[in-house]
Amino acid sequence: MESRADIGVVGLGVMGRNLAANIQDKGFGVVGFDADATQRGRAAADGLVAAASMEVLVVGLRGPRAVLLLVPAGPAVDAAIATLRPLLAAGDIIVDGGNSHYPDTIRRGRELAAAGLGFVGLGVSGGEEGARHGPALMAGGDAAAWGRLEPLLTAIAARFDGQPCCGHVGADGAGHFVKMAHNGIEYGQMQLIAEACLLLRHAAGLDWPAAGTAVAGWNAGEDASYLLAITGDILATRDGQSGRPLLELTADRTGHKGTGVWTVEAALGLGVPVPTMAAAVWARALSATRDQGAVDGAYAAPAAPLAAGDIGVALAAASLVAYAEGLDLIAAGAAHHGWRTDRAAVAELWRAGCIIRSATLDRIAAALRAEPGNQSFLDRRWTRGQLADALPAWRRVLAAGADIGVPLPAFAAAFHHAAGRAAPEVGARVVAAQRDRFGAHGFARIDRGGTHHAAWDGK
Ligand SMILES: NC(=O)C1=CN([C@@H]2O[C@H](COP(=O)(O)OP(=O)(O)OC[C@H]3O[C@@H](n4cnc5c(N)ncnc54)[C@H](OP(=O)(O)O)[C@@H]3O)[C@@H](O)[C@H]2O)C=CC1
Ligand SMILES: O=C(CO)[C@H](O)[C@H](O)COP(=O)(O)O
Repeated sequence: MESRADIGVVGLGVMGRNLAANIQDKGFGVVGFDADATQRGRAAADGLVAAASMEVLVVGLRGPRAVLLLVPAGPAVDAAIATLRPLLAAGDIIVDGGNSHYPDTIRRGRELAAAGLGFVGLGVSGGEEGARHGPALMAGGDAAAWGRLEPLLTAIAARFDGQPCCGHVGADGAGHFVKMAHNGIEYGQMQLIAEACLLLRHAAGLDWPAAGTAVAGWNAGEDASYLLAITGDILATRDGQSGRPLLELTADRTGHKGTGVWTVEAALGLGVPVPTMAAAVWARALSATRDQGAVDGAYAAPAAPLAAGDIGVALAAASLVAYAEGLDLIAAGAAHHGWRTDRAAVAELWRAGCIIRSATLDRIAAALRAEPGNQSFLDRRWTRGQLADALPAWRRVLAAGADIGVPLPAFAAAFHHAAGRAAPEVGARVVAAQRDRFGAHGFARIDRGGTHHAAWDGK
């Protein structure tokens, strides 16, 4: 290998192959490697230089060397690092661009720093198309390593109004934490759109293509998003053989690779409410475990069709709650780990390239800049105003779902999260008293300070 490349890409599957091609298009030299010879052959056929081994890849890099990993999260990342480590020297950098769990990233960063190697945990979003033409990139870790990679990463990232959707969001595991929260929002919004589709068909009485037209109509509005755009297309897609809507022939169950579960686990650990995301994780689990053979009849017919417009209003509001949950989780994660993560900057870098990109994010970023502070994004004036306007339609949607029996776990969870923050009472005083009664756990009073205990014996 004569000329030295600027970066090595290890893992030439869906993401690695496309990111490598993107990097090459922007004028940087790339050399790739994949454990699978078929993937190497495919990459070579696409015009990429594919090394026959990790050793050959490393020899082909100019120093100080940078290697980007796009291998499955978990043991494959440790295995790739173990192979690379003896081949690299102090000052070289490893970047993990997969969906790694952030505690693993923190551990790997410490281990590699002890060996004098830089390490960046890079959240990458945008799927195959984003990787090829411009993903959103959330970098965490070593600031010096980030500084060296910034020109390349900025060049390949998506752009919103000319601004690159790429940034350093904090030390060690911050990049993968932010990507994890992104995926939690993604889960919430995907489930909300799925519930909206159920309502369009069963409460508003539309067939699949008409539901697609309604979703495409929402996507022409002020809350246009990538997920709405692809769902409009999905609803309009027909099976090539039968001509029937392909969704009608699609099994009603789905799986996951784990990032949604990690998000909810992290939120539980930090005490941050993320009920919309959690409802989406449970909905996937329910879909995968229920006995579809035991399904009983159809939904009840609505007394009167629900207006599609109500569903769209409720969907926009519930999607905003999902964004708020993710942003609150990022704030809590940053405070806990000591990361300097700017939520407005994160919202800005999600405006293009990533799966949760939407027109709403530009308004969210502006609201975060206009009203700085540490409070929940749901408690801000701007957010409360947006949600208050949607409440009447949202209530009608929930009532219609209950009337005909359509399950709406994410719509309901988002509603109760938003309503709970603004409600005059949430019932917690009764729970506090019960805890104090059976466990002497104490309770706070509103008329004096300190922690109190009472017999609560009815006298
Ligand atoms: N697909 C997507 O939309 C997105 C994926 N991601 C994340 O990006 C990462 C990569 O995903 P994706 O490209 O879809 O995965 P793929 O399975 O398509 O590709 C991964 C490739 O890495 C190879 N590989 C595994 N271990 C090694 C190793 N030690 N050395 C060299 N090659 C190795 C695999 O080979 P083999 O099959 O032989 O093991 C495989 O060809 C994952 O963490 C994923 O979660 C992030 C955003 C979006
Ligand atoms: O990170 C992604 C998008 O942002 C990936 O597509 C992710 O793998 C999707 O998650 P899951 O398989 O759990 O639905």
